[in-house]
Amino acid sequence: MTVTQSAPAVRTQPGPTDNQAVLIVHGKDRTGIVAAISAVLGKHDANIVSLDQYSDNPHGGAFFQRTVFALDHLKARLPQVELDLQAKLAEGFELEYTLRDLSVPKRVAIFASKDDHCLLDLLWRHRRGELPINVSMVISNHPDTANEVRFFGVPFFHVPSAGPDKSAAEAQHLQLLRGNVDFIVLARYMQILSGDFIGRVGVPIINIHHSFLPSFIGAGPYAKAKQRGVKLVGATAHYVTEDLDEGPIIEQDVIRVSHADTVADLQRRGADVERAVLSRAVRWHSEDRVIRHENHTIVFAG
Ligand SMILES: Nc1nc2c(c(=O)[nH]1)N[C@@H](CN(C=O)c1ccc(C(=O)N[C@@H](CCC(=O)O)C(=O)O)cc1)CN2
Repeated sequence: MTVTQSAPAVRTQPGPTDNQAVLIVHGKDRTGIVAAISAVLGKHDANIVSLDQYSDNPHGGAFFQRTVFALDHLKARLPQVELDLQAKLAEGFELEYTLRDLSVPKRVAIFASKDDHCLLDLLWRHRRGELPINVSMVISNHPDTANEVRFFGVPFFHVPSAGPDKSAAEAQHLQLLRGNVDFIVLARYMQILSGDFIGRVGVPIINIHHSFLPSFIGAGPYAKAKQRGVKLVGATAHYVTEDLDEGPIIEQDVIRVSHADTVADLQRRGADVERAVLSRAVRWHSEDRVIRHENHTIVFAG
């Protein structure tokens, strides 16, 4: 049972998701789950506005459901909805859930390095209202984008890479984060995170890898692609695990290239794909559309 509550957003006008909540349920499949969830919501006169459900085996396996519902006076009534949901799920179900007020955006910290196209794209889309997030800070091991980031009104922190000994730099990151974020985005951040950091930070980390994984894991994928003579290059957004570029994939895309493209051409053309793939992954994660299961994801894309 987890209830994720982000920092309250400052809002002046009712938004499209005011008085709406998202309920994610997943676990051991059996008959009666959809009915049980619907019964709890119906008891509270909550109106289901969207419902996505998937079972990975018709004969019994894993169950996944995303439900968005509208409920007047949501903030005051959500705690009782949750208590009734807990009681219902205790009746012979083996399920986990998260329940979140959609009017409270998730807080995100963005890590960046020298290549800033993904970082600036996220900040630009956020300013246009395309991403339901609250950007708490940007941390970069390069100082170059400080002015641009501050132009977007986002705190910027420069934490230089400390070479082979990453522990000091990672300790600085943890100090800056201080548990004030709901997830982290690596926007072409070019430092390998230690398993200790990943464990201690305790929130999901999304990375954009500049290749169509599992091809070309690690550094320099465009040079590797050119060397291999590929006809497609791509990008992959995935959750970060200790195993480099091996985490559960959230979103991918590709673009056609030719023999005449130089590595610089591949980097330039691939950057468009990176930006699109990362922004979709960040939006879907922010809207609780992605459920991690073993080493893959169920994505109820919207
Ligand atoms: N634990 C993880 N850390 C990171 C992941 C991950 O999946 N698990 N993804 C990378 C991003 N990345 C490719 O997308 C990547 C970044 C950095 C390197 C690398 O070899 N870095 C060197 C230093 C390079 C430099 O200083 O320019 C290193 O860290 O020793 C490979 C792949 C982000 N982190």
